[in-house]
Amino acid sequence: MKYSQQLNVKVKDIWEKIHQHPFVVGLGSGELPVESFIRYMKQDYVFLIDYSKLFALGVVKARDLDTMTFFAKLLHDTLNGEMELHRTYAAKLGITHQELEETKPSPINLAYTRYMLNVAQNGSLEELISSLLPCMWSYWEISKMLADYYPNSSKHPLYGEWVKMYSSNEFGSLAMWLIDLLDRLVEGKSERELAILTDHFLTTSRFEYMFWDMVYEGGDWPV
Ligand SMILES: Cc1ncc(C[n+]2csc(CCO)c2C)c(N)n1
Repeated sequence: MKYSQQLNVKVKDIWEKIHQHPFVVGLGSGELPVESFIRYMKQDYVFLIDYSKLFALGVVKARDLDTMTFFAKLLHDTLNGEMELHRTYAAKLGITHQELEETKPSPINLAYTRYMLNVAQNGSLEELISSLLPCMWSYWEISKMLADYYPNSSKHPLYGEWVKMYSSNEFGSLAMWLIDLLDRLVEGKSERELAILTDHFLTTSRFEYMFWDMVYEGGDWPV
């Protein structure tokens, strides 16, 4: 079994919980309260500012031009594609660019991005990929689940654009490229080395769940 398939088996329960989370279900059914969506947009925008830097570190750690080019494309697409979706939503929801950029990350948001940035700065290229992959792969799985269970979700007047963006083939192929790269990079690695990568993958999958929960419930600093 490929390493990525082993990861997929190990993470099943966590991702299943994400698919059942009321925020994700609400995006599909269209019944998500708009206050939760506004909180998500703001928190996710500052999340993406830090997440983009992981791609920049991917360029630094890459060992060949193809991988460098791929990470550079991801960096460009996130800053100009995915974050543009957030800027467009912000305009629709009456949030200024300044308010969006100056959002204070919640404790979960900060813990999640700091975990990945620490791995990216101090670990290997394989560690960087295994820690950032759940973010991309889990969104792709969510979009497939929404297409299956909520076929009208892409037509919703507010949440439809979100569903359309993440279910695009472009996003799917970016996730697949990374999965494939990780499978190539782990060839010949020892069980001990693989266990470290698996641990990063499971940790950031848990952070993905906690991020959904935080934007649904609030999850701000207690004091
Ligand atoms: C908390 C959180 N997790 C995952 C994503 C999704 N995502 C982030 S970067 C990227 C790929 C290239 O832009 C994708 C699919 C998000 N937006 N916010």
